[in-house]
Amino acid sequence: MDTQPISSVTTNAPIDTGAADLTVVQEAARLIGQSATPGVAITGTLRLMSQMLGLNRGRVLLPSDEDGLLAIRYSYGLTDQERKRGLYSFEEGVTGKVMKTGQQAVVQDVDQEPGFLFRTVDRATLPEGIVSYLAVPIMEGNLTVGVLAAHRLRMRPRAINADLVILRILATFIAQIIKINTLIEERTSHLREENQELKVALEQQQNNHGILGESAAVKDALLQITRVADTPVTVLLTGESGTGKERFSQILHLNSKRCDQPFLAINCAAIPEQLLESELFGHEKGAFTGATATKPGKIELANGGTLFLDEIGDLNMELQSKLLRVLEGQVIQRVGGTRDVPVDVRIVTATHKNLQEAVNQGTFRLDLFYRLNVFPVHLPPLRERDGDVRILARHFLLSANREYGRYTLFGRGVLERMESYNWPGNIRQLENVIKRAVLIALDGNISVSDIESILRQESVINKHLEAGQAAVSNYPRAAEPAATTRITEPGLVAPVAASSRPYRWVREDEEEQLLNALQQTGGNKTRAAALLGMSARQFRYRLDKLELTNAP
Ligand SMILES: Nc1ncnc2c1ncn2[C@@H]1O[C@H](COP(=O)(O)OP(=O)(O)OP(=O)(O)O)[C@@H](O)[C@H]1O
Repeated sequence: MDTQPISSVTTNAPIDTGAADLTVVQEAARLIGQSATPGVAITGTLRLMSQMLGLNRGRVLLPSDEDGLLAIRYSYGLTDQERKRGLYSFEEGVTGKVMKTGQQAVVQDVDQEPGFLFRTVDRATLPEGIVSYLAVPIMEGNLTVGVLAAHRLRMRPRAINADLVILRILATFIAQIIKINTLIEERTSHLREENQELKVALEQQQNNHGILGESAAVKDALLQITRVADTPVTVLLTGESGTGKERFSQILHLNSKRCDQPFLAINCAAIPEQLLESELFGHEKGAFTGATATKPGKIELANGGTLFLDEIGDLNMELQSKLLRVLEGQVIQRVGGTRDVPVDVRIVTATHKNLQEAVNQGTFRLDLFYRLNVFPVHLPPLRERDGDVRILARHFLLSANREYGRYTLFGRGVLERMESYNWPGNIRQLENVIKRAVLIALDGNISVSDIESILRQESVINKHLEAGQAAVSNYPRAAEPAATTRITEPGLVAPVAASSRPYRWVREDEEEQLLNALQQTGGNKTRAAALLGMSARQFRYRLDKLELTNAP
């Protein structure tokens, strides 16, 4: 047996690269271009080899997924029995050696080759004359992924070298089909898996009032919320930023008798103290410069419904006593007014701070603390919700794809990487990371390195943020625009823009970040905002403050 490069194979006959070869190549190319399945294209090619070139009983052997043995996957002119018998370990027989070495094999006379096994086709089945066996590797780059082999009668006018040339060309075609098919199979199984997970998530979302998560911690919080939803009890939601406190307060509202009335949310930390009072309690005409008309506050606007007060720990002492009065007497007085206005509003509060500690430090009223802390519900951080990262990630990928008109998938290892991250910004951070990954992903595939690079940027931003917060007194407490309050029609809960928080003060050193984001998104402000985890409004507000409104 020869296992040598084609150039060193010796034959007597002159090389024949005639019309038949050309026809075979053209037809094989056409089959590959048109066939939807590799089976049709490859079997068609093997048939052409037999009918046009006399390369009979052609077969393509690939390692099987189950046992790794080289098995006949496609063939022409073999019986079912013969196909089944054609199993080789790497290195076994002529075919196994081609797989092992990546070198072609030319057996001039199968009867004279001691290593020829006759495993697939009995000698008795082969023609009586001298039969040769040719086998070439199917290569993907430097890797041998299979073997293409066939018998031929030795005494034919056509040169063995010519057959080898054509076999190698066809092996290249077959390698391409197999590669494309493997990619399609991978994608299809990925999609099937994703589809299944999304179905489960959808069912779960419907059962869980739109809250995604399978973890015991989330289910427990949900159970507590739904239990007290229809009672007048005061609920305090605690948990790190981005754990879903506002979302849970919406569920509380929707499961209460007040669900047909408005739900309003306000973030006490995002509004300057001097504005917060009138924001909450409203003002009378002429109460202060600019108060040209009487305006009801959020408490009045939420009448009959629910008011969600986020970051309640940031309320100053004066507003704390005013709030206590609302809770105890269900009356308010507008700024500049003297008249008590009766209100019927359920107040749900949330904090990421330890209120008990604030009480100990004398910054939070003990009586208000007791009034609010009647039914505390703790929302665990994402890193403590076993299995939820995967469910949430798939969900956010789907919505980001919809939002940006993309069709992006998670590549291998991405979900595992995200599961191992500790998500200091919790669900909001996860959502933002996925949005950014969808925007930067090449070939519709989010890779682990895409995620790594975003997480690296995140850690820089987190450090900046921490520095920014530590130095907060150095910056004017510029308020976010009134976007922080969401008013909805009675009975409806407005979708909370994922990026509507965290509330950050505008800092001069943000300029570069904003401009970078604009550059990355070709000037699209909505996408640039998403890249930085802000709402479009927050982004425009910052551009405005930093006088970058006309930035490209
Ligand atoms: N279990 C969940 N399933 C799906 N989406 C969720 C879930 N929990 C939170 N989210 C989404 O995550 C984002 C952050 O949630 P939310 O604003 O309720 O957090 P938060 O705890 O109030 O944050 P902060 O303390 O910073 O105000 C929102 O877009 C919300 O819709």
